[in-house]
Amino acid sequence: MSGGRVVAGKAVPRGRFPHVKVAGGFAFVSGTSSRRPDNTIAGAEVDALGTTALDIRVQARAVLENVRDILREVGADLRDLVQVTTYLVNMNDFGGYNEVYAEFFDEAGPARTTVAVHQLPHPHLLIEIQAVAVLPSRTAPPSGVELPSGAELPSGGSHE
Ligand SMILES: O=C(O)C/C=C/C(=O)C(=O)O
Repeated sequence: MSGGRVVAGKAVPRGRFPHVKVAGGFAFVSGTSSRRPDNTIAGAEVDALGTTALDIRVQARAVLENVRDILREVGADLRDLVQVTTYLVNMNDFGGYNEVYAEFFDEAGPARTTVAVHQLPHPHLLIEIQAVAVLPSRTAPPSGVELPSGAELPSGGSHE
């Protein structure tokens, strides 16, 4: 597994870049939002009058689930994350975001940085996350078993 991957079934990147890039034993996940494959945004509801309701908790949960799905495509999972950078458009959302984050991680989780930015690439987005994971090491074959040349072992570890 190497190089960049655009993951089927996830919101198509709105530029010439992959969802995830594998290099040097790491998976680098591009900035990910709560955008769905149909380009609607989880945690953004617009009513008939055009009134917009944005929900940081719904968005944060959907972003982390999207990051998880992208990692699974390269044989990793949220538990393999070592670094997370979160971009919020409003630090008043820090509490709601932090609450949802704690559903996924504790102090044994990835190093994290959270910053506020002026804008994200859609006016309804409140949060975007970019992350780095270490790819799980491949399991060694049982002693005495030789693999045919070029054969690859599956990634080790079970996945949620
Ligand atoms: O794809 C999205 O919905 C949000 C993220 C976009 C980027 O980080 C980008 O276009 O570079």
